[in-house]
Amino acid sequence: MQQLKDLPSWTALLRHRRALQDVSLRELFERDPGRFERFSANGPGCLLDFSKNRITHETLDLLLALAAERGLESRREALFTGEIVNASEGRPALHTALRGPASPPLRVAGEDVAATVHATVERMAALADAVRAGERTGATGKPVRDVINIGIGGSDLGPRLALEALAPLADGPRVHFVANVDGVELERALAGCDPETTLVLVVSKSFGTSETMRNAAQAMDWLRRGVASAEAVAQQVIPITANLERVRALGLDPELALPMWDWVGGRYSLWSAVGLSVMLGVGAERFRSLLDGAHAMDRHFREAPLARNLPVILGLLSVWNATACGLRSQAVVPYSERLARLPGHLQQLLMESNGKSVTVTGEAVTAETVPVIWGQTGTPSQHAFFQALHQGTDTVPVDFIGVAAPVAGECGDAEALTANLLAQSQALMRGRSADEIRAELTAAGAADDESLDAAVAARVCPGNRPSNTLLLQDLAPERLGALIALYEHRAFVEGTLWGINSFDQWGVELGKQLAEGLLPAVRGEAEPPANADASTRGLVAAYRRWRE
Ligand SMILES: O=P(O)(O)OC[C@H]1O[C@H](O)[C@H](O)[C@@H](O)[C@@H]1O
Repeated sequence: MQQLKDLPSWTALLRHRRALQDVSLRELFERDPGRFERFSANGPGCLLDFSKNRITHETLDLLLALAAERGLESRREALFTGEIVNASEGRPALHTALRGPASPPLRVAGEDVAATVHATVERMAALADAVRAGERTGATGKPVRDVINIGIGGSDLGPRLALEALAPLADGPRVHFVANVDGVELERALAGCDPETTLVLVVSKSFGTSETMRNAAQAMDWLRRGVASAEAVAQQVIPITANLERVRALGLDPELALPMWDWVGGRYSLWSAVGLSVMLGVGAERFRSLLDGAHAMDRHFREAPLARNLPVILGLLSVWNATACGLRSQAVVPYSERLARLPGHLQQLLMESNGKSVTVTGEAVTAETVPVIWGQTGTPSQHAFFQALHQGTDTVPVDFIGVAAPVAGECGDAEALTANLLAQSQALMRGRSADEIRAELTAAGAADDESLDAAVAARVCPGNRPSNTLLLQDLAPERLGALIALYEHRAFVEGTLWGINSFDQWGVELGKQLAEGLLPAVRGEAEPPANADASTRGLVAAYRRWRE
């Protein structure tokens, strides 16, 4: 695989970046009154303003040339048509099929994936409808009032985000999420639930993730104590997995299991049976709307011209900022408390997908790949880390996410929220110069002496700091689906440019293996493994002393 940095358009892009170095965003806006029209584009139910990036039309042309050199359009077709885009695991990545139409068929290795997917959604809907109507009861005949979703990573973050975002529409049983193995979430969930009226979803593609299996065992014990028989327990536990053998081994009923498939990665799996908790919470119809929204974004990604294509633009700008301009961290700031889980979901989506150091063919990658993704909701983050965004020594590109129509039932001040969003992106772009501050301070009566210089210096905001603003029409399920799918495809675009495999996650395995090896020593049942280093041994010993 040719390295990104060896492509002819990369050299041209770097030359262009140097030429642009001394031009500020403020100047770019002053020069071009049509900048917003030029650098904004519409997607399904959303508008992306990317004009506050340090780019000109030439930047965009060069980035598009780079995408062409990387064969982005044919890679995109390969993604949608089920080719093996996950080379290290020899699999396609068909999350788009999870929200695609039932026909025409989509054949992968002899199987009609579209038909399989639709049959599963039907099964999910039948179960969700019956639970929500009180027809599918617990083992003792009482209707289900609570659902506990036990899963971690992709088996947790997407559904958790979706249900928080759609909470005003939730009219089914209460849904609790349990991911961590420290027991806090599980205890909190169990404290409010009655074993006779609780359905437990054990969500794990592998059905081997230790945190999930431990939490599931605890929850099953709790059910057993409450409803007495093992058969009853099995009736109240729905496994969602690609590994039915392990379901059987745990004494659970494979007939009740809903499938996952090896052609869907965990972080892309919200749209599969992994989303059952969402469907139970808001109903099958709204879950289908979520799928429809994601599908609308899929079509936009597949069909819109690249220069007006939201995932393409976001992906190219990310490569521009992170790799060409060396900005190694990016913030995501949604202006809606309902999207509080979005930064966490995007951390997994983008950092697990593109946190890679080798190309798809195994050479060390010479381009810097995924930057650190982090964030929190506005406005609270304005009173926390925004100081560093405005005046810190690092430039951090920000994705601002706004929602035009507040979700029904909310009583907040939507306009105040939006004014804050717009103000922050404007402040990052424009900054405040020494001359402007000096004029303000002297007009307010400050003496023009040495202390004024220090007062001015402390107040200068350099500006010229890039951001995107994504404005969603509202937070209806369709919009949420489109938003999440937008970032999924952005990950794909970035990964394609960097020349890496966005669909594996081998790096996660090492820690898992070491944890299993260390567990007996941490429990005080054995010495640390022979290959444990001095630091690890010292920490195990200190931990044991305090546990005794
Ligand atoms: O669904 P599971 O098999 O339990 O996996 C849960 C999560 O853990 C893994 O370690 C991966 O890093 C994630 O991509 C995955 O979503």
